[in-house]
Amino acid sequence: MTRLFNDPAEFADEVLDGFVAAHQRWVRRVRGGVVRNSAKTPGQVAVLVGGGSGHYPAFTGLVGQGLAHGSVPGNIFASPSAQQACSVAKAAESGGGVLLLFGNYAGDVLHFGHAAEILTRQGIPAKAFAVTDDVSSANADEAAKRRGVAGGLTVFKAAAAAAEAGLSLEEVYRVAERANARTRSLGVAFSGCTLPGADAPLFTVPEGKMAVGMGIHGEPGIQEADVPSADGLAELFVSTLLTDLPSDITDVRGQRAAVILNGLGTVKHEELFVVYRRVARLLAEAGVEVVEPEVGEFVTSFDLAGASLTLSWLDEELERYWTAPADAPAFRKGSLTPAPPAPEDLAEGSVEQTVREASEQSRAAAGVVLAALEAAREVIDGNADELGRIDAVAGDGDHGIGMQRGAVAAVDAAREALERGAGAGTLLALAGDAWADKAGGTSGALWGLLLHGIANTLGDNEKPTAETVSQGVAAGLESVLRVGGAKVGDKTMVDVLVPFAETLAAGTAESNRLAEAWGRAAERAEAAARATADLVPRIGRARPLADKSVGTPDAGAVSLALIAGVVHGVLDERKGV
Ligand SMILES: Nc1ncnc2c1ncn2[C@@H]1O[C@H](COP(=O)(O)OP(=O)(O)O)[C@@H](O)[C@H]1O
Ligand SMILES: O=C(COP(=O)(O)O)[C@@H](O)CO
Repeated sequence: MTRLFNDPAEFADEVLDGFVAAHQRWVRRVRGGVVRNSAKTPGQVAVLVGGGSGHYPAFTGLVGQGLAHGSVPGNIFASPSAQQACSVAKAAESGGGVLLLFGNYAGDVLHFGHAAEILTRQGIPAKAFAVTDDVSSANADEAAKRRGVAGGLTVFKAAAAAAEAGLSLEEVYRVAERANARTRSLGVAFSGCTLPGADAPLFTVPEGKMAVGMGIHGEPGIQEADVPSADGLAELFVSTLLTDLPSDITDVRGQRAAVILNGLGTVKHEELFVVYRRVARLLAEAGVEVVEPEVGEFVTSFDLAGASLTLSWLDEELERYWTAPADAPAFRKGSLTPAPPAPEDLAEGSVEQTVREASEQSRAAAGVVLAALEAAREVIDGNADELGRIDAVAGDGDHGIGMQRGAVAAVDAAREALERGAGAGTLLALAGDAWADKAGGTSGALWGLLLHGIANTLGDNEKPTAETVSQGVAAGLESVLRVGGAKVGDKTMVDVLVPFAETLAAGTAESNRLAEAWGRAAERAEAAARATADLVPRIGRARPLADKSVGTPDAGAVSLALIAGVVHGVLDERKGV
């Protein structure tokens, strides 16, 4: 149970406020996250780490000399946005480019990947890399599909030390890749975690049982077993990790490894030490030389009772980086000369949004678009709890909160744009940016793309017609398919967006009456959303919980259909505009 909170929706921001207040020697707050509070080294690659909040000390606790240059935290269990990552990157970078490091989760991959593209386009070379150390989340022959858990620390540490040593962006990326290729983790859970404000755990583990391989958001494990003794757990951890080796290691005897025994929430240090006692003996018996092991909390999940073991196989270069000094709030090693404090002002990403000149007709249409966004916000508000409940069946339960944050931000941005004389295209583009920025997560990125697709097609000159709106939806759909990679039948919002776009296109081809065509498309969307209940998820976080999810519709599909429905109401009312 997470007992101490104020407004659950503000929890992640308030965590950051308190964290920064307590750690000013190391970090300072910038828009979107935190950066080191020490002077920069010109030309050094800036290594940024990030992901959802709720996993302290990942990720903000790892910012400091010898470790990350900055961190980009999202909402609880939801990736941060590309805008956040760009802003933190601009504050942290010092001319050597930026490497963005995060765990392999859909929202993180979308947002950090997009951020790297934006930064590079803006003249700051940037690369994104997803850590994939969790052996239980996919087989070795599909290692790229594995999730990132506590092994992220050894990857972040190696890359950051390489940056500190003055290596180029390409070389730091290579080091991150190599560290990741040689890092493996296995986790277990004895009980689930309860998010701030929730009255029930996000997931449960039967009493007396242990979920082997369960992920840090309750992603299912590979099997359920009786809770073992401390020695029994050590034996399970070590035997599993010694049989899942990097391709260039055939015999572990004589190999050197960094070892992390991680507590996921409520397992205490004392219990961890008892487990580690046996881990150390087993590794010694196997002939593995352990290098500077860590036992403690490095990636957590609120009150999740569980632990994980990470082995990161070292070569000469990786060992040098693993043992290099570091000084971050939650990770200190060796001693280093403190860098002078940072100057008062740090460049951050500009928040200035340009409003292009627009025709009168487009400005009038912008008013309708704002009304549609307001209706979307209202319907999401009214259904946020239910969307969260649906998402928790097979996902991480944050869909309602994410959509709420996105829709509120979109309406605020749209209102401001309208006051500044924006046309329909610009208003929708700014709303899309705000949505993606404040919602984060997978759906935040996809809704940003969808609104941008429509915005680009509408532009700021012509009066939107049934045909251009339909073409805009098709363009948005195309972006969602290209970037998200989902297909019809995968049990995502795509299962609604495709029939919606098809019906809209057919209706607008028949006549130029947008409200009528939209109405038919919205009805089809509603039916398609309901039909996702029968589907087995084939992509994203819900995939591993396939069976559990059958009988419940997809949360992203339902929210899209709800919005399509209320937008029809607005279009019907404002037919003449
Ligand atoms: N690759 C994808 N393409 C399209 N939609 C997706 C994809 N992955 C997930 N989704 C949609 O996103 C919804 C979850 O959104 P959100 O709660 O923001 O995700 P998360 O917390 O997993 O980042 C899902 O219900 C699904 O409709
Ligand atoms: O939860 C995380 C992000 O989840 P997404 O599904 O990518 O939004 C991850 O950053 C770890 O918390």
